Amino acid sequence: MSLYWIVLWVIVLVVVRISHWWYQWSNPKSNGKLPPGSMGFPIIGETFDYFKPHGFYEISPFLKKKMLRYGPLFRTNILGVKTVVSTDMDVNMDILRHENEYFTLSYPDGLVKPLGKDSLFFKTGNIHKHIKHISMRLLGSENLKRKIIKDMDRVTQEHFSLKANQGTFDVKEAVSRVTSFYLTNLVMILISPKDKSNSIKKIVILMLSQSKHKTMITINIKCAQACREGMQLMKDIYARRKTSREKYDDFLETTLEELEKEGSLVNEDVIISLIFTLCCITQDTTSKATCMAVKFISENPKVLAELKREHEAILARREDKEDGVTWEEYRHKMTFTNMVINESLRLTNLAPMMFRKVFKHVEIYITTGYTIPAGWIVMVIPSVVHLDPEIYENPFEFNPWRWEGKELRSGSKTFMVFGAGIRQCAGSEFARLQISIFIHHLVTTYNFSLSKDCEVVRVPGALFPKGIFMNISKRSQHQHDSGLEVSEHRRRNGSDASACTSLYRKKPRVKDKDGRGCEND
Ligand code: HEM
Repeated sequence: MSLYWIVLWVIVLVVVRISHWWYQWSNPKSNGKLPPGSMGFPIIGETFDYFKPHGFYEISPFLKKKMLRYGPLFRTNILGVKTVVSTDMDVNMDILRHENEYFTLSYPDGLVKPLGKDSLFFKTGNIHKHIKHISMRLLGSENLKRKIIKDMDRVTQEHFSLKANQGTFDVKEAVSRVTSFYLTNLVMILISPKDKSNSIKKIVILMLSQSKHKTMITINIKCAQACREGMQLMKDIYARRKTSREKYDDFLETTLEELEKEGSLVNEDVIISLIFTLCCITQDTTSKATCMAVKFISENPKVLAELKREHEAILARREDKEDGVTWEEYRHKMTFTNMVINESLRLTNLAPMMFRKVFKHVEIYITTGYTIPAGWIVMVIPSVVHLDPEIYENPFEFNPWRWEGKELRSGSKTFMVFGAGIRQCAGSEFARLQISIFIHHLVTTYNFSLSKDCEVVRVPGALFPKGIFMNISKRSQHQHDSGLEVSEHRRRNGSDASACTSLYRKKPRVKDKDGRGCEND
């Protein structure tokens, strides 16, 4: 046989092999009927299409195209993993509620690996439950009310007056610094004052660099390195505290007690990873959520006017004007503020997708007869539900009044910004409190506006390529006093801003697909 034929046969064999591989890639095996869809190119799948940046006021073109073609549940390949995407609110809720039964949390390595194998994101069952319980001792309402609110208020106020002197600042960076500062202090009161200030500075820098180095879907090398250094720093502090045997009223003490309990389900590495994870998540999520709330407020004068009324009424009632925001004020006098926060979170979609892995064959009975094979990833996409015009009229309009009369603090299948099921966010109340305190001081004490080029894109999470910069100056005493007088007058005449009565009030707009309100189902 001539060389020509040999080469031809080799080429044919290679082509047949590649075609077979490609066919298998495009038509994955399943014992049942897979949801419709396409798997994209071998290895990369449809990753680039999914993560392609798009405008803030639109649903991802990738999702839109797929949903039009295949419906709300479809298969694809993202990050090299066979994936079923769900944009259906009932399926989303079913998936999150059946965690540990059929599904387990499984985020891409790039997102959670730097937090170490001991992170709560890798824990399931009783250990996960126990770690969550420990977290709530820091982040739950009791601790927020007893300890955190005071520091949160004081540090936020101090930071504001510092920034007002400078005239302009990056909101995300400022909130990151604020949260890192008081949290580090609450989490670990260190051994010596000198150590304390050095370590806090270092941790704040590490956390800021951690959030800065985050790219679209992976955490790059610098960020992974920052995580390693941060974890090592916490290990050192932990070791010193253990040997010093001194008692402090901080979260570190709580965790040390937990470790010493007989039959404790957690070890030192789990605790250190937990502390580091909480500190990182806090400053990243809360700062972005605050940025977006501030952006929406400054773009909507009617919303700002209503907020001013609500917060000036709070100030007018406060006996000692030097006091900060109290728990009572936060829980019972900030109804409109919470409507603003909900609306801002709904539009922003800080957690645009949640990842679960199937560990048993699952029939998704809602969409009759589809099977998702074991090992596949299910990507729950609540953002599409949050922007569905059938659920939220004019979904891209920022309209806090649509929340009027609704339960504001609990999630539902139509409002899943903090997730659902056993993995529901541990820090939701913490984030709400910080945003509320930020808004309180901003609208009662300062004049502010955002820089013109505060662009927000989705990749698919919200990102601010040029930052969110705010111009800020202290309100004159006259402006401040006249605000308080109006509030006091309204209060005396029985018109309380916190009850959301307003010139600008609009009809509530939220309804679910059955025409009911947006309550927890
Ligand atoms: C507005 C800000 C925030 C948003 C939108 C948010 C959103 C979410 C979502 C959607 C989940 C569920 C993830 C899943 O099921 O896969 C989650 C989980 C979690 N969040 Fe948040 N979060 C926020 C703030 C915070 C803060 C401030 C903390 C505090 C440290 C925090 C701590 C956690 C933890 C520890 C989990 C994992 C819970 C578990 O595995 O059981 N979050 N968050």
